[in-house]
Amino acid sequence: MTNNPIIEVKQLYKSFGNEPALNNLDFSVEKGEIFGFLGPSGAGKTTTIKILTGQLNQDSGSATVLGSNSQHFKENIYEHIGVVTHDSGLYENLLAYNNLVTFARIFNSDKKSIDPLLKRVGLYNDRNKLVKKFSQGMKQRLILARAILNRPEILFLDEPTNGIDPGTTKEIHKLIFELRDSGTTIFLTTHNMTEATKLCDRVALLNDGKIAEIGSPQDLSLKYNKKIQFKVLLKDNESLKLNDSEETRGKINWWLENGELQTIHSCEPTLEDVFLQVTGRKLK
Ligand SMILES: Nc1ncnc2c1ncn2[C@@H]1O[C@H](COP(=O)(O)OP(=O)(O)OP(=O)(O)O)[C@@H](O)[C@H]1O
Repeated sequence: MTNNPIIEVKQLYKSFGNEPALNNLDFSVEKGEIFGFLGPSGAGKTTTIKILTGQLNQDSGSATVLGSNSQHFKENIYEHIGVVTHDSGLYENLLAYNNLVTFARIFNSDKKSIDPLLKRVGLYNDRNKLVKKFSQGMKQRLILARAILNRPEILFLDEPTNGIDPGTTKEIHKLIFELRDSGTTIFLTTHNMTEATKLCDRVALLNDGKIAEIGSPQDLSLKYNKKIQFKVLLKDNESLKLNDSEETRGKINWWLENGELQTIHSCEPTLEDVFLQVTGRKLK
């Protein structure tokens, strides 16, 4: 990965009353990566997104996005970033298509891009329906379509699939990969470790407003793989979980030589396990 930060955060601190919500965060996001902020409820994920998108000011420290200080964004920054948060509203009494027309006008985007975009998020056949008749998943896809209408360089997604059915989640994941592949940098928050493992090039594990670890899901999993174990399925369908030892390796060799082995996997810790090891708490 090149050293080309598109987001740079230094000693970012924010408190509400006496409680720090963000306690001196330091991290950077490289151009073109999917970067995940992973943490339980109340960890500070939304607060971070709000500061990075100029919706909230920090108490101290700095956040630089596309070379601009987040406390002094010029209006045109929003031509380059897309934001999807819990309170991203839609015009409920407008048709889906007209919702996007309204935003295309604000962003000075070409109306011609609306239909292909509606097809891309699977809403083309519903474009002439009122948004108030949409399901939660359809609304989420329309909000996503709106956020990418102006082809942003960075897309901020706050819990993009929270409360969304598995089918829509899969479509949203596909779209996120397509956007990354076409050069968009994605900053997303989630408390879903399966989602983070699947989507993110790197994750920051956030706990009580502090970053406990940063790295690729694979590197973190290997770093915290303290107790090496193997999961073995034998030909007679016996399933075993074995700690790594000379005895285990001897058994595995014997099963291999005698055609007794059906499958064998090493058991690296999941991000959820890593989170528990690093912070002493579960993600949910
Ligand atoms: N406007 C506010 N006023 C007071 N406290 C706030 C405010 N916004 C956030 N907080 C507090 O700051 C901390 C971080 O909140 P934040 O919403 O950033 O967490 P989160 O990780 O996004 O949680 P969730 O996954 O539930 O959305 C929490 O303790 C929350 O109660």
